[in-house]
Amino acid sequence: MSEAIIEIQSLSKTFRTKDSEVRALNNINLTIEKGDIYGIIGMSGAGKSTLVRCINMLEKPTEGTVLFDGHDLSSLSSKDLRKVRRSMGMIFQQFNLLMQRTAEQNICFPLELAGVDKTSARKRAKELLELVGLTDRAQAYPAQLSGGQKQRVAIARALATNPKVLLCDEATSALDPTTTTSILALLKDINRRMGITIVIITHQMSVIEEICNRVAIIDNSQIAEFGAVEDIFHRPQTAAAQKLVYPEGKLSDKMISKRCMRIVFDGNSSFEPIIANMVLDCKAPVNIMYADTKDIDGKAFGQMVVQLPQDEALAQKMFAYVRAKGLSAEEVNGYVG
Ligand SMILES: Nc1ncnc2c1ncn2[C@@H]1O[C@H](COP(=O)(O)OP(=O)(O)OP(=O)(O)O)[C@@H](O)[C@H]1O
Repeated sequence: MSEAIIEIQSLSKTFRTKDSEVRALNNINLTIEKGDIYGIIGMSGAGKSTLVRCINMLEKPTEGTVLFDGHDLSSLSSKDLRKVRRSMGMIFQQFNLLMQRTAEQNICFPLELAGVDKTSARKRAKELLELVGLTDRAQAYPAQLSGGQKQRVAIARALATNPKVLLCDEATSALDPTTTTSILALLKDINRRMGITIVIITHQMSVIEEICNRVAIIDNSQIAEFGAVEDIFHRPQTAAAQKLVYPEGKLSDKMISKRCMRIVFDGNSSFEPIIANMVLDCKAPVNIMYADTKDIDGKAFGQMVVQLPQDEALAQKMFAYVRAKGLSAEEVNGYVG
C-alpha cells in the first residue's frame, strides 16, 4: 500500500519587501508518496524553487503545513528540524560543491557536520563514489571535473546521510542532453535500488517524461494540474499543462487557425506506418505539422501533430482510425504556443 512521505497542505508563501508583496505560492496541496519520482514543473517564476525550499523549511511558509514522514515541520525545534533535514538530500543546478575540497572531502562534509568520525566518513564516501561511478576521481577537485561528474559528486554528498528523500532543483538544467540522460538514469537507479523518494523540480517536460511517475504543474504560484505523468502527457487539461506538453514554438506559426490532431505514441503499439495507413484507409491526405517520435525495440514513443481535413466526417474517421489502433488522439484546435 502506498504511504505519504511529504504532504503539503494549504501552503502559501508571500515575500514582503519594503514596497512590494509577492505571493510566490498560493494554497498548494500536494501528496508525495514513498518511492515516487515526483516532478514539479513550471515556467520561470512560477514558484518551483520556493516550493522546494518550503519542503525542507529553508523558507518558512506564510500559511499551511508540510508534513514529512508524518511530522509537521513547522512544529519542530531547530535541533529536530536539522535532524529531519538530514533525511532530505538536495542537489542544485550549480552543484554547490566546496571548491577547496576534493570530491571525497565534499562527500565527507555532511557526515562531519553530523558528527561521524573521519574513518567512517571516508569509508562511506568511498562507497558513494562507487555508486555514482567516480571511484577513480576521489581526489579530484571540482574544477578538475566535468559538469556531469560534479553533479555525481553532489548526488553522492546528498546521499551521505542516508536520506529518505532527494530534492533536485533544476539538477540537469546546466548539463548537455547526453549528460542529462546519464544523470537521470543514475537518479532512477538510486530510486529503484535504495527506495529513495525523489522530487524533481524542472522547467523541462522531457525530464518529467524520462523519469517521473507523477507530476504537478505549477503555474502562477498555484498547482494547475497533477497526476500520473502518462495521463497528463496524453490528456493535458489546463492551458498550463498543454503549454508544457504540446511541442510549443515548433509548430505554433503553422498551426494558427488550423484544426489538428495530436497523436501520442506510448510504446503500446509497434511502429507500423500509422499515418500512411490512415491516409490510405480514409482516402484523404494529411499534413504532418510536427513529429517527435522514436523507435525503441520496435515500439513507438513520442507525439505527432497532423492537420485534419476540413470535411468533418473525414476528420472523425481519422480520429476513429487512430484510436482503434490503441493510440491516444486529441484535437488541438487552433493551438498557438
Ligand atoms: N526571497 C525572495 N524575496 C522576494 N521575492 C522572491 C524571493 N524568492 C522568490 N521570490 C519571487 O517569488 C516568485 C517565485 O520564485 P521562484 O524562484 O520560486 O520561481 P521558480 O519557478 O523557481 O523560477 P525559476 O525557474 O526562474 O527559478 C518570483 O516572482 C520571485 O521573484
